[in-house]
Amino acid sequence: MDPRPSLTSTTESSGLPLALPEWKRAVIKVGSALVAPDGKGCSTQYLLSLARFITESKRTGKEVVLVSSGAVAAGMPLHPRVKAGRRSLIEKQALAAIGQSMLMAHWSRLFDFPCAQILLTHDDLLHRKRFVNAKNTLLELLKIGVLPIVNENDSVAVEELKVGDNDNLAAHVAVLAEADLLLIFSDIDGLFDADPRKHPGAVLIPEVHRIDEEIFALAGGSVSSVGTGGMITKLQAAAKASDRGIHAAILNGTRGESVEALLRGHLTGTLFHRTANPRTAKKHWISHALPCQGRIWVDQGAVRALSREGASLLPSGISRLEGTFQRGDAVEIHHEERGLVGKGITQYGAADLEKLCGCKSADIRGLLGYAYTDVIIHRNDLVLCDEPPLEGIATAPR
Ligand SMILES: Nc1ncnc2c1ncn2[C@@H]1O[C@H](COP(=O)(O)OP(=O)(O)O)[C@@H](O)[C@H]1O
Ligand SMILES: N[C@@H](CCC(=O)OP(=O)(O)O)C(=O)O
Repeated sequence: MDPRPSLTSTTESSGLPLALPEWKRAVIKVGSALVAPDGKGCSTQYLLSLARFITESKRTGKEVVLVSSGAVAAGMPLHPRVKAGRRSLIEKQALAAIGQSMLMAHWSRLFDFPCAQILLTHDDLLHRKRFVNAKNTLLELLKIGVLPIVNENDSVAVEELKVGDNDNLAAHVAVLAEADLLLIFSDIDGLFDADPRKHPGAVLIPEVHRIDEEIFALAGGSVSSVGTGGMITKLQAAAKASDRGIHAAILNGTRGESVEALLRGHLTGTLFHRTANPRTAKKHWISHALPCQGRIWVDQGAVRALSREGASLLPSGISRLEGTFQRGDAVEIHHEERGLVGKGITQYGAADLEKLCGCKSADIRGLLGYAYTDVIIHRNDLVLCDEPPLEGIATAPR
């Protein structure tokens, strides 16, 4: 068990801001209360300093994905009948449809680089094929310096298809984008030992090492007319992220000075330390959590390239396959004599791959009529059997 206490209260801390962990790629979540402090429309009041933080971070070579709430609030002034707090699901969906384009236009005005809209539902995160497509799009946008702005696709997602709140959505996006930091900006200074809006004496908790029941017991819901989930969903998001090797923090986006301080590496808010190394967390997920949907047999040259040169798996090294796997599924990699070599996430489904066995990457487009990537399994999506600490991947039942 982790010997550290799960939390450090301000009384135990020095009162100085914490050091923001080193990061290269962050998901920044901005709550509705920051977009629409008056409960409706889009305001620049708090977004200007957040936009400056994003711009400066990008200027110094960091990558940012923005998850922005506020579509429902943005649509409010344009819906003739709807009042805050008394909205049916259909009305909310209509508001989101009206507000989403306004939200995008609003953010875009604050940047001099292009922004791109990505709307996701729970289904997109659940189905491997769509997960991989969303991931590839995000990574491509980051590569070309565009700011992806993500929201839930509220106008098409009914309750059972929804993630439901953008805190959890942001954590999913952080995993999807392989971010190393998740910053959740709200209208509150961080996690307190009770909801400060109801308990004025509540104390801020600057650091959390383990998100356990004791921590969850501190969180209440949202009292705002536009927020969803309150502190509970923020803790769920932080727990998801820290489990996957991503540091998370809850900060007050209404305090320009706190946002500014981030650029100097100072964090005022609550920091949730990651509980796993990101590489190990991902490899663990591939080896143990993802069900294996098929097998790929590779030749000796491919085994050498994978294990000695740290290469990705190319189609030229594949001799045959088994199973009806889809793009984004996990498959085992076998060698006729050596047996199981590893496990990874395939960029091509079995139907495509049948046509690609033994071919050169340059021929993929000609053979299929399209090409997702040049590699079949990317190095980052691959775990080898003899790779510590994950020796001995369980093989799938035949
Ligand atoms: N223990 C707690 N510490 C801090 N805030 C809390 C706590 N419990 C509940 N809250 C509430 O959570 C709110 C933030 O959540 P929410 O209204 O959903 O914001 P957002 O729109 O940024 O997601 C705070 O304004 C606060 O009232
Ligand atoms: N997708 C919704 C926001 C849902 C949500 O989680 O809101 P919030 O608690 O303010 O982050 C919208 O754009 O209005």
